[in-house]
Amino acid sequence: MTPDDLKKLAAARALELVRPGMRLGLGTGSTAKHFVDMLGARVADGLDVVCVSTSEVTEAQARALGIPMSTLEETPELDLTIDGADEVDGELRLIKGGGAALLREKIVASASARMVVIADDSKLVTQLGRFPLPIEIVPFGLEVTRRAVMAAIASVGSAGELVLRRKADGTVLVTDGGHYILDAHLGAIAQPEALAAALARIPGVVEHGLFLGLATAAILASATGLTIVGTLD
Ligand SMILES: O=C[C@H](O)[C@H](O)[C@H](O)COP(=O)(O)O
Repeated sequence: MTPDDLKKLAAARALELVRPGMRLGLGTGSTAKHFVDMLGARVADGLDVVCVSTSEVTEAQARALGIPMSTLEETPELDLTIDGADEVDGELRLIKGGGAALLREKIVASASARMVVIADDSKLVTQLGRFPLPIEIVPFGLEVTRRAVMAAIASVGSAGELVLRRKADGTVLVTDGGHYILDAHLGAIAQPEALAAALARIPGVVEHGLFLGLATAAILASATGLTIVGTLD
């Protein structure tokens, strides 16, 4: 089974959670893309749902599939969000933002009664931080913010390099919200809650990729089957 097959398995299990009339949050990334494809097929067969997307890419995909789309202004309370993750630990703490969508993903997740993560089981970790932590910042005052982020990281006993995210062509990546991303290569995050709190105090930080207390379950696919962390219903 390829990693892509595993992503599809997790997405298919998540699709079973969808009921007619639900208000759904649609995640971003290669795993969420499979879920949106599968949802599109169900909508084509007559399933009635309304969805809010977490990125321009997902919005375009969903619209092309004919999925009824809404906004958080029209639909500020969602029943269920299905999204991928870069890392998941046993307490359902996540790192997200590898696809630069962390800000909208966190807003949509916070508006959802349930957030279910779908991933292949390589994303399950005992300690967060091997995946570089994305930190979304405003472009103004970049150097001031960079130094403050370094100090915040040191204040919780972590250390590592901060890298301004660039696109393949070398230009600085700009998020859907018009911001930059600093990727913090920490190796391990011993105190996710303390780091999240320290980052949130920095004026130039818009959001960070630590999702704490948001996911209600994770569906993790491996060649031997599905592992469920948390509660699906
Ligand atoms: O910003 C992107 C998101 O947080 C993605 O959900 C995350 O990077 C996982 O993506 P993938 O399913 O492609 O591994």
